[in-house]
Amino acid sequence: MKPIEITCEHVTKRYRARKTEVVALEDVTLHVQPGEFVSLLGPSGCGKTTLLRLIGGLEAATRGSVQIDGAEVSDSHPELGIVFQTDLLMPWRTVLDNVLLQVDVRKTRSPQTEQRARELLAQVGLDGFVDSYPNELSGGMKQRVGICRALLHHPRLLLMDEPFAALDAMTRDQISMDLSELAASTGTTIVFVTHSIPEAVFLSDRIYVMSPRPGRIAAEVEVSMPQPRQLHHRLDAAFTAKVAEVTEIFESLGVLSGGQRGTGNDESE
Ligand SMILES: Nc1ncnc2c1ncn2[C@@H]1O[C@H](COP(=O)(O)OP(=O)(O)OP(=O)(O)O)[C@@H](O)[C@H]1O
Repeated sequence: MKPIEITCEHVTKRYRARKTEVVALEDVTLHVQPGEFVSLLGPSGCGKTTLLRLIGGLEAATRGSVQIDGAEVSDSHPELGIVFQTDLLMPWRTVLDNVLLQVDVRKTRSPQTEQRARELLAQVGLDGFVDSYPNELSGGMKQRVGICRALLHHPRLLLMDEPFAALDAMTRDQISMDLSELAASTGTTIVFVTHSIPEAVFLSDRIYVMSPRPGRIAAEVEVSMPQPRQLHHRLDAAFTAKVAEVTEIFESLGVLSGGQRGTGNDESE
């Protein structure tokens, strides 16, 4: 199945909250190629989640155009997978049954869908946990289950909103590698929201750097290291140079200053 292509042209989003108006996004133009892994990177409140929601058809732009495969987005796309910051697993369902949640809702469970769920779980190292319940899993394992659930239907587009924010650094490293492998093997278009410079550089083919509110695209940075990425890539000069390049962009925007230069390995960035 062909991955999805995304085009946003001159997108502005305003919210009206208690008589005041918040301009969350202003004149955002971007393009995501089919099968690309693109990160939206920026400080808190710059409109990353808003942009993701517009692309997913969960909200409408105030002005401008959001297109998927050349057609204006008007509703939530059926071939869309979404992964949020916190896993939304059902505690009373096993790992396998959580991955198969949508299938059960649609009453379309079959040996094929079960097989697909088991294969995805095996790909992220959870083959020994298919019959476990969420309370028996670590945070990272739960997040992996959420990713498998989002990928079950071979989505042509995967939207991820800071999916690893609640995880410890080591789990985050491992799950980032898992995601990089899954992305390379499925070829799905992925739009990934993060405020971590090293995470964006590690995972992405391209990064859209966003400025503080109102959110605008401040820069577009290509990351041409081969996919899938392995942890040792973080020791490469190319990785460190890219982290420095993006850090400098944030410094020039006044987002980072004095002594906060990215090392490429600091999760607090
Ligand atoms: N439903 C809403 N009503 C009013 N204002 C909103 C709404 N949703 C978002 N905003 C405002 O729009 C701006 C952008 O919010 P958004 O959540 O997109 O930022 P973000 O970059 O994802 O932030 P974070 O990294 O903290 O999650 C913020 O100022 C926020 O307060």
